[in-house]
Amino acid sequence: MPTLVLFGGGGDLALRMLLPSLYFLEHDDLLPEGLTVIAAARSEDSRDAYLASVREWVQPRAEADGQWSAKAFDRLSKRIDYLAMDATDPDSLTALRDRAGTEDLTYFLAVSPSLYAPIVNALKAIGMTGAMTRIVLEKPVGRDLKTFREIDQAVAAAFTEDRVFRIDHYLGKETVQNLMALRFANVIFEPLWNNLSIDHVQITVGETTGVGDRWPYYDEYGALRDMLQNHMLQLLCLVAMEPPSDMDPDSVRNEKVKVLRSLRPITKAAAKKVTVRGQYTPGSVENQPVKGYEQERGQASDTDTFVALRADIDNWRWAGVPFFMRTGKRMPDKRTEIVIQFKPVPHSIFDGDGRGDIVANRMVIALQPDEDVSLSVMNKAPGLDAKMRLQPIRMSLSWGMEGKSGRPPRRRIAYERLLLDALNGDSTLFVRRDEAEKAWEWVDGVSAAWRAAEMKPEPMRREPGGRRAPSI
Ligand SMILES: NC(=O)C1=CN([C@@H]2O[C@H](COP(=O)(O)OP(=O)(O)OC[C@H]3O[C@@H](n4cnc5c(N)ncnc54)[C@H](OP(=O)(O)O)[C@@H]3O)[C@@H](O)[C@H]2O)C=CC1
Ligand SMILES: O=C1O[C@H](COP(=O)(O)O)[C@@H](O)[C@H](O)[C@H]1O
Repeated sequence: MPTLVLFGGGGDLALRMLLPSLYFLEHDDLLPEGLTVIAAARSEDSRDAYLASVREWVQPRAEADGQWSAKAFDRLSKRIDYLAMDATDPDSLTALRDRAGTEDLTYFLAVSPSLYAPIVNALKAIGMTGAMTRIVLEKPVGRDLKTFREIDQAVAAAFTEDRVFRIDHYLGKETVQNLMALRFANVIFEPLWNNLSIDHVQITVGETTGVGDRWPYYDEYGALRDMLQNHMLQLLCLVAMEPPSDMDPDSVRNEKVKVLRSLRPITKAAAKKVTVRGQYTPGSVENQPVKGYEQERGQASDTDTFVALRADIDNWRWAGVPFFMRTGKRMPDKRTEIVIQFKPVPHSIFDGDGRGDIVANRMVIALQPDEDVSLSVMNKAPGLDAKMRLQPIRMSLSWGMEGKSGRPPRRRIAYERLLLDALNGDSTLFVRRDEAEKAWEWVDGVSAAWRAAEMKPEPMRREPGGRRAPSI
């Protein structure tokens, strides 16, 4: 019978994301038959105490979605066990081996990346990494290429690559997968999807929250390593990749890695021109004062909480098309979107009296706060004017996303899809070793360029009328 072992089962990621995801899958009868979940952490909790804290996290979230069912929670509870252990210590891990055996095991490492290698080594030492086991690694794997390789070496000594699932939860988001459907299941976009028709691409992930208690982790990473190395480069790959020959995991990942290989390195000479680093300062959110990053951190810090840069993909399809990427904490709006800005028409037949202004087409793939894909096109404004008047209209391409009730289906947590895929051994939506390496290599280059150009994060202040965001 399959077993999912959640190392770090009592942590923030597990309680906030993974257990609610398992609950929703249970609610919808989607969990594999006979699945057992073993949560492992150091705290000496009893199973009952652990289940009580799981319920505290799951119930409000399920109620908010109108999906709470005590029966479904009861079914999930029956699958769950809790084991207190130091997972880096082989002796402590033997209790897990006694409980779960050595086969049909999926390990999910929801712990600090510094524990990945020690836990893998301990599992290997007690014979728990055989051919019937898999491992799921949360991002970030490492802090740079060197530390990625150190962790990877330990992982590769215990698990073959087909049994390693590197999570990037953005790949589990419905709209991100829809991007592939849009590009490759329609004939109308692909002929335009290149530097002849596209002016530029913008990828934005703006968060209103600050770093808060996560600063011990964040201070080592910053926005560049926390968001851009993984989520944003994955989005860039899905926008820019060539059509894969099929949906086989390696076909898709081969195409993504080609994009990463084509990214132009950012040099010291280019750094000030094509990148911006920022850090939020004290301000207010909804009229409540909030701390700046340094006040949360308790001392001065050179960590970027905002990064914007222009990436260039040096290949035939994208030569000359800038990909503008920006992400930040404590931004005025929570907004995650990809904008495909098309070029203007080559010649306007409507000009003459200023009423025929043509706005270039734009596709907006919105991920948050709402999921939507829309295309702006020009059409004629209705009326009998002597001269034709034009107006831009926004066409939603998400009409088919409504469920049978006519309302959009519940927005699933990205981890629901990814947990199911990992349990079923489907790695299409996970990051392969060479992808992660190439992403780290490029991001290490950005970081080295910043150091060489002595670029520190600019303080970012919210001023009347909005944030003074540094621009490229
Ligand atoms: N939180 C988030 O939103 C996100 C987190 N991540 C990544 O997920 C991972 C986990 O993050 P997060 O949940 O925030 O971390 P937390 O610090 O909240 O939780 C860590 C968990 O690991 C357990 N743990 C620590 N040491 C050991 C050990 N030696 N043996 C067994 N268990 C141990 C802790 O148990 P105990 O408390 O009992 O010591 C705790 O349950 C990290 O890699 C992080 O980067 C990625 C994306 C988002
Ligand atoms: O991985 C991470 O992602 C979250 C943002 O995720 P989203 O799904 O809410 O967009 C980010 O807040 C966090 O810093 C980062 O580690």
